[in-house]
Amino acid sequence: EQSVPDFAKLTDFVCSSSGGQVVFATDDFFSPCELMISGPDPVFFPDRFTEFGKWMDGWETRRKRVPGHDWCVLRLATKCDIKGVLVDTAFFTGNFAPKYSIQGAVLNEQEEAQIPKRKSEMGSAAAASDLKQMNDLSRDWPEIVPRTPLRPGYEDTRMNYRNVTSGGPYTHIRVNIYPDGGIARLRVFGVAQPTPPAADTRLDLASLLTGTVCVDYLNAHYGHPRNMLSPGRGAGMADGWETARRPDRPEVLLGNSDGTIVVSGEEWATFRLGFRGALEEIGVDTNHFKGNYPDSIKIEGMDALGEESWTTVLKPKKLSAHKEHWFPCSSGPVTHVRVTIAPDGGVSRLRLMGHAVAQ
Ligand SMILES: NC(=O)NC(NC(N)=O)C(=O)[O-]
Repeated sequence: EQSVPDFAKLTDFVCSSSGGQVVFATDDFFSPCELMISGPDPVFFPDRFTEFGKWMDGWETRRKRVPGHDWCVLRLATKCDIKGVLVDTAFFTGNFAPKYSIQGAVLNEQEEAQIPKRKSEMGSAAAASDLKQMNDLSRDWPEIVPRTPLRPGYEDTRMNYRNVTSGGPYTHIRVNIYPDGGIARLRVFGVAQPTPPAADTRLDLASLLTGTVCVDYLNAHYGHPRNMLSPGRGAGMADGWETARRPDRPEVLLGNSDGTIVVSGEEWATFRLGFRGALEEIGVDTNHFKGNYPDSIKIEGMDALGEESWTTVLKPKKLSAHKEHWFPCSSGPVTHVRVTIAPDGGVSRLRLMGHAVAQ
């Protein structure tokens, strides 16, 4: 089995939970291309069939009986440098795509507008013209992964990692499979290259789209803290930061006179912001965390260009189950943020609304 490379810790910009999208696919016969960029790890149900064939958790085209090969065009969540990819063929054992390659592109608004807005329906005249249009547009995009063999989706061979050295920045990719077959998941790991915002623009400084990344954490047993940086609301409990229950928690919880608990223990995660900024309002969403929301949260900030010490941005605030909370705050410029929850639990999304501050 291949060991997990360092680039796999970077943000996955093709994932639909990051905002990645399928623009076009030559064929979706057995299973839609959208599943290839879905967040959760792939699963297999031996007895599940559809009217088209075996239900598979990934993108799977039909066995080709016409000339050519299958390919798709994907829009990345934001313009980014691509550092590496993972092609996971999980459970595609007799039907995995034998080889793949990837091309990259930067499309401006005009070029983006030329992209057919729906996926092709094989056989129709409109689909044939979409296919030709897409092929003309994307055929000569620079290759970032050359034609590369894939291994079948058994436990010890499914994870096909590949380093990318000339990876952009790009806004779109074209994934070619030779000649046909299935891929369970594609992950495109990279570093955001967002356009710097104007000084008066209010933006979410915690968003992965503005280049924010999780740099460290104490516990991520059920969900990684980076999930809190995704756009929109969380799809479910798996799409958030969730720690394990603290094993050292007291056997009997002690209560305050107002009925709240005496908290002991905490968990933390630190983030490097894509833009240095001043924070004005903090959003903490415990969406889906009902029996496992944290008792409270506090947030500290640090300016790597200034004092380089943690200062309080948000004093400890009580949280509730399955709820979007908004807290006003006022901070000086910060480049890093530390989120501490007590004693443990899950947070779906973090929003740090504010303004970028020039270096
Ligand atoms: N058993 C299969 O998976 N067969 C076929 N694929 C699906 N999804 O049915 C195939 O051979 O390409």
